[in-house]
Amino acid sequence: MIEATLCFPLRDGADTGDERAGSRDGGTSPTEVLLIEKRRGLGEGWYNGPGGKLEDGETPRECAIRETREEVGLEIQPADLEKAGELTFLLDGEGHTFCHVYRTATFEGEPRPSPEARPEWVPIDDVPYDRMWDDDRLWLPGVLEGRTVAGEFRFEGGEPLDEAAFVDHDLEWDVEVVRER
Ligand SMILES: Nc1nc2c([nH]c(=O)n2[C@H]2C[C@H](O)[C@@H](COP(=O)(O)OP(=O)(O)OP(=O)(O)O)O2)c(=O)[nH]1
Repeated sequence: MIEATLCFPLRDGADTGDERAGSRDGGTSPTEVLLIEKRRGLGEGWYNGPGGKLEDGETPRECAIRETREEVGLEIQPADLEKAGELTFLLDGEGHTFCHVYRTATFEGEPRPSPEARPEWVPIDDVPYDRMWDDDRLWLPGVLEGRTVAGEFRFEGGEPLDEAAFVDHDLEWDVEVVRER
């Protein structure tokens, strides 16, 4: 099975460019998520979080940090990455991809585009699910609310996965995320 990661950087959109924003009451829960419009590979043309496949010898956490740096130029410290979920994608009854999902509200740098990705801050309550993988609307809202999830998503119709049909799923919320390394 392919092992992959996704990372969802979060911010309070009201803080953008406003030096005084720190003094506002409350405002601690993030309102925006950094998505990418994927420019090539699996899911090309769709929105997703930064992420990709693990390289040899890499932990999932290292992969999420590397992919976020490569795709959008943000720097994340390992301790600031919060494990949010584990998703298994099956294609025609066989395990295809196991995906570790992370989120973080702490990072350095400004998003910049790369050959793989065009980054865009998007309001958490206005995520473009109609331009994403079909299963994302089932689990991403909870992940953006701070919950943890374990999911299994079944696709049928052969490779590539992004052209197969999403047929059904199982989801469990507020789980202990198990495969952390
Ligand atoms: N949001 C979401 N992401 C998914 C789903 N299925 C799935 O593989 N992904 C993610 C996992 C990975 O982060 C990404 C695929 O890996 P990738 O970006 O490295 O794939 P690629 O074919 O472009 O790889 P490469 O040639 O650049 O190495 O897509 C899904 O249903 N929803």
